[in-house]
Amino acid sequence: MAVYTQVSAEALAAFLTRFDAGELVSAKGIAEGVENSNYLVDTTTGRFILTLYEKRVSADDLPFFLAVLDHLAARGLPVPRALPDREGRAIHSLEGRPACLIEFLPGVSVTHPTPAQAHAAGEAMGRMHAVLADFTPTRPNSMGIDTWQPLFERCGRDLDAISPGLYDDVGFQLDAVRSGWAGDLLPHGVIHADLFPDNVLMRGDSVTGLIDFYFACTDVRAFDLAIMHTAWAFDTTGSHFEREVGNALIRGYEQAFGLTPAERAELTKLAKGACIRFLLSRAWDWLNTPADALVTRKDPLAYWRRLQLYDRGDLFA
Ligand SMILES: Nc1ncnc2c1ncn2[C@@H]1O[C@H](COP(=O)(O)OP(=O)(O)OP(=O)(O)O)[C@@H](O)[C@H]1O
Ligand SMILES: N[C@@H](CCO)C(=O)O
Repeated sequence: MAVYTQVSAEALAAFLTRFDAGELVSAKGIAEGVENSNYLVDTTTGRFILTLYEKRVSADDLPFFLAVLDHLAARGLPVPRALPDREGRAIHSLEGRPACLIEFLPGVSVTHPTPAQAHAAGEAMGRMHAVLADFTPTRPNSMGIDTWQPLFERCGRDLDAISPGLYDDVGFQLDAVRSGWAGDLLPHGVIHADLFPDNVLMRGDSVTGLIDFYFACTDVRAFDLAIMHTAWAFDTTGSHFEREVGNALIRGYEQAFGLTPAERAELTKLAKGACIRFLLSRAWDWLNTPADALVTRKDPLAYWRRLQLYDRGDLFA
């Protein structure tokens, strides 16, 4: 359960008095997620998400993330905005953490996406990229390719405690991905960078919400789609590839935004990079999450298995 920071009922009730958002009725910690602390908050006037930003989100980056959300929401994308308080401030401090009160969006995130759901989600990413084309602020990718080697070294030989031989195996793949990276030659833009099924809310086959923009950054646009492919087109253990789901996702994206031949040609390498990125962040968390943290760690090896599948065959055919 991702609640790193406990918020007392008294502190939350006092926090809500800054907003025109009614009075506190109930609040409970949200089980999903690994990055931030999230609470579902019901008030006398509605339902909200309270997010307290933890380890990987810097308070300095919050204005960028909130600007991305405002830009998308103003153009009709189903993303949650942060509520301004009566003085117009959306970024606050609560229990010593940066905090925002966020609009609640309906829908549920799917665990086993169907091709139709993947198509709709790919389409939503395509619309998002189209709408972000004229968004001018930029932010470097704090989990981008230049960070993978240092993170790999910080994990070091402890990787072998996760699985014997993992350090050498990942090191080999990391060298190959870095030397073959054609990122500079591909179109860049603002990307979500973490659009996993748990960050897409759906009702049936329709997308009702895109959430969790706290890795949004400027990077290779097709890398966003490759990340999505790694997250949507496999079972959760990463052992089984769902080709129809993967193809539907790409088709949805192409219909909404399009892929250049150069982007298409690089998708496998981009996906292998995405596997390294999530393998390493999960491995770091696996090795460093305090025993008393209320969070379910995610399995790094599920991304090692995906990487091997991308290595062995063309999963974009
Ligand atoms: N605006 C929202 N409307 C409805 N539900 C939301 C909203 N924001 C978050 N949630 C719920 O809270 C859960 C956790 O949120 P979120 O994915 O942002 O957390 P996180 O810790 O940043 O997760 P991740 O591990 O994906 O980085 C979501 O899966 C969703 O169920
Ligand atoms: N979506 C990521 C968590 C955020 O970095 C994962 O599943 O590893």
